Amino acid sequence: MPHLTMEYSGNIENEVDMQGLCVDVHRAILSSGLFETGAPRVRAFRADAWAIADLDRENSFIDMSFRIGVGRSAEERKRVGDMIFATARAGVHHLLARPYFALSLEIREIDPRLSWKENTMHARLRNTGAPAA
Ligand SMILES: O=C(O)C/C(=C\C=C(/O)C(=O)O)C(=O)O
Repeated sequence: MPHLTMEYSGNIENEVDMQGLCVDVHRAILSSGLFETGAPRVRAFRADAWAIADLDRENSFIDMSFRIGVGRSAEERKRVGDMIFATARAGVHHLLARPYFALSLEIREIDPRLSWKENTMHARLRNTGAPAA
């Protein structure tokens, strides 16, 4: 599964629609054309404790980690990373306008020798050609 995990400081939970951001990022992942419809899993986790930069309590962050299977070229990984980051930037433009916020993304490849998976959604979605909701 391509896993996109967002961690965010709890002081922005009322400033960002995290569920909406998850859906927007999910759409960006699928629109890259690099992943099957049944593959992406996007979720967000609130950090209840944090210490950022100069420790100003207004400081906040969203850090995204995207774990994907091997097989995509560096150009393809760069392309989908650019799409995800641009989507996230749009969702937090108001935070990026203030000097208290950090947004980040890292893509890592999953070692296929050390990865186990079973996904019942592929069989349902492969034959329908269903677009993402
Ligand atoms: O290969 C991987 O582990 C990640 C991946 C797809 C995985 C599934 O579709 C799955 O677990 O059902 C990928 O496309 O990068």
